[in-house]
Amino acid sequence: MKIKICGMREAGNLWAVADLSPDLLGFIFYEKSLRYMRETLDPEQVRSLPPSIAKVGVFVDASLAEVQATACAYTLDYVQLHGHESPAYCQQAHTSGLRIIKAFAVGETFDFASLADYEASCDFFLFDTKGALPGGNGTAFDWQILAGYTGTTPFLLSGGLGPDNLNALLDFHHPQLYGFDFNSHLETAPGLKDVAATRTLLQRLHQAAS
Ligand SMILES: O=C(O)c1ccccc1N[C@@H]1O[C@H](COP(=O)(O)O)[C@@H](O)[C@H]1O
Repeated sequence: MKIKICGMREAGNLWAVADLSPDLLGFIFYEKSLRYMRETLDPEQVRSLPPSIAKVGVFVDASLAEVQATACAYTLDYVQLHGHESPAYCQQAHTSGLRIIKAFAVGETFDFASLADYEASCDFFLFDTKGALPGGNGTAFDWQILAGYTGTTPFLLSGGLGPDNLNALLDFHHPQLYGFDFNSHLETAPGLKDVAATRTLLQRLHQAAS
């Protein structure tokens, strides 16, 4: 099971979390987010992460030109598109060489058939909780809804994941589950991860997988 820690914002905190060897680290390039990091981390700091950790840039309805320029400057391995990006937008991004994680806000009435048009262009889907904000709402959704997902694109489970629901998380299974995405529930403040809690969580996930 892959583990993504998202919303890194401060250099010291970034190195401390990177030392724990998560599979993916996420950076929020959405200006309205409290985790927006362009002013606190420069491209060189992000570029110098070990190659074993995939760097993910999170965007919300940004222009393709902005996503491309940012992916290049920060050498992002994936772009996480967390807004209302269309299948055509994802196709264009894919054709330009970007690797895509397309996020979807899941509520009770989510239409899984709408994902078919994204399958060809996206490397992964990410299922997040539908909420007031585009992401980082800190609330979990009913994961049983995902029984309705019968597509072939692997997905990251997201939305309010953390130490409090870790046991339930370890009991969740789906043939396309690729990994878990942790964000606000590992923080001492927006954009600042609790390193001890993150270490414990990673240890428990690794133990469960062994
Ligand atoms: O974290 C943010 O501020 C954010 C802003 C805009 C888009 C996405 C954002 N974060 C993503 O939201 C999910 C769920 O986070 P949480 O666990 O509910 O706090 C996660 O995938 C983050 O990448």
